[in-house]
Amino acid sequence: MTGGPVLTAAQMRAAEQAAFDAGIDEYGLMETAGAAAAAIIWRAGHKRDALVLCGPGNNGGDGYVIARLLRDRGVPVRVAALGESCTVSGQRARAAWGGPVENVMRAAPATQLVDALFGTGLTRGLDDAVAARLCALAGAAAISHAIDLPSGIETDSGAILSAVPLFGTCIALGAYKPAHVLQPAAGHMGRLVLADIGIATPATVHRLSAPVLPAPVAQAHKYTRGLVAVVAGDMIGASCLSAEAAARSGAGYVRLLAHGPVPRMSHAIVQHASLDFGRAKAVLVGPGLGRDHAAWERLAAAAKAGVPMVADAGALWLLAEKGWGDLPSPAIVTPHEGEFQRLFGDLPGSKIDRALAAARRSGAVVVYKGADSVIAAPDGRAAVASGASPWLSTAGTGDVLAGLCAGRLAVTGDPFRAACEAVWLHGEAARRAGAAFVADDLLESLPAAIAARL
Ligand SMILES: NC(=O)C1=CN([C@@H]2O[C@H](COP(=O)(O)OP(=O)(O)OC[C@H]3O[C@@H](n4cnc5c(N)ncnc54)[C@H](OP(=O)(O)O)[C@@H]3O)[C@@H](O)[C@H]2O)[C@@H](O)CC1
Ligand SMILES: [K+]
Repeated sequence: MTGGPVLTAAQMRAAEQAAFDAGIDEYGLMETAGAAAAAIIWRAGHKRDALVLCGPGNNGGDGYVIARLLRDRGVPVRVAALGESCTVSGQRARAAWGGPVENVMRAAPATQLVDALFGTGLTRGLDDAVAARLCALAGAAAISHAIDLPSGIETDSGAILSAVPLFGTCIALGAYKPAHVLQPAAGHMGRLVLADIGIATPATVHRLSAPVLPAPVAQAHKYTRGLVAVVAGDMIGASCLSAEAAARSGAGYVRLLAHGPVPRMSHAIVQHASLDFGRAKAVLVGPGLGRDHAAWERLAAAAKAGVPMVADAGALWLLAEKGWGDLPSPAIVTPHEGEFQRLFGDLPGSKIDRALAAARRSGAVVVYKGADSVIAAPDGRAAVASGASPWLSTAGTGDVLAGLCAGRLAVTGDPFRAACEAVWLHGEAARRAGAAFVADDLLESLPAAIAARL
């Protein structure tokens, strides 16, 4: 369910320091990191000529190691630097390279470009001329690799501090950093590869990976597989999308609590005019709910039922207006950027920090949606889903996600796991749906997305 670790710059430094304290040699770690990156570059480019750009810190040190190891494999390599190395390991790596070092501003392009100017030690944007030169050299190369991070990106927030080209591949060293999974930085890395550098990287934040979904047991019936109650409102289309998604999430039974009969809906979804939460393992409130007094009464009734809840859309608007008092535990809330701001205000830090603070404050699992969705739990765990299809930015996809969250919550009873599974299935359904789909099309893709993870 959760993939590679995501560490901030300070956490990565602490992990490195722990390795040094345990006896790992600092220069040896740079050699390991450089060798891991060189192997990835070699697989992509073989003997195509390469230009390695080296900065003044340890990211530059990695660059000198990479250049030397590619040269050892017979690659025609040139190195260009931004001045001298100012770390002990970087100086040692440069000495071991031993070849000529050109000036970055005057170096000619090559078929392969390796950016080892700055990594986690970047403290400000690159000078305009250097950033422009980096963009020109990357643009002229057929193959481009960023070592640890593209230079010009803020490690912990994913902010772009100076002009950054689109790199074919970014090689994350030892662990992902927030910038690898958060926008806008993540959009500058065509492919992201995690290189093992042989040190422990304990983390509570991970990149979201494909879940393993158990099939129903032989004795399963519709109630053991989980009943989802979907509280409908006046905008019935949104409620229906959610109910249909819940019905295709692996849950056993979906009950739509709607005022009147709803035409053109799966016959398997049972319609009730009253707010009947009996035997429900999860209740979804929000999609199509509206914001009026009647909507508030329906939300309050659902909260009072004491059933694990997913709150989305109209329910989030009402919670922002009237406070968190009525939210049952466990709960999942699924705000997009605007809803998040309205619910939690201007929180400091990266999107991961903000999601975690919101989860702590609300006591709910927060699915902070976007091109980089962050799923955060009150206990400090988080998973980041990057690389979602941009075609998901269309009406109704949030209703589908909310239905999936409720369905997986009914199946698993675990709100963090359910939210992670739902976000992954939603992204996978979009990938399978291709381009220019509508939210309804995601429903068609869901059974296959689930089947692929059994
Ligand atoms: N620790 C280890 O053993 C391992 C580390 N590893 C590698 O080390 C990387 C981190 O190395 P690092 O901490 O030396 O930082 P790095 O990104 O090279 O830059 C720092 C230098 O740049 C300077 N500077 C900053 N911004 C600037 C700007 N805009 N324009 C100009 N200068 C600027 C800053 O100086 P400042 O002026 O801020 O004092 C400082 O001199 C990490 O990403 C990974 O690749 C791996 O090999 C595994 C083993
Ligand atoms: K770099």
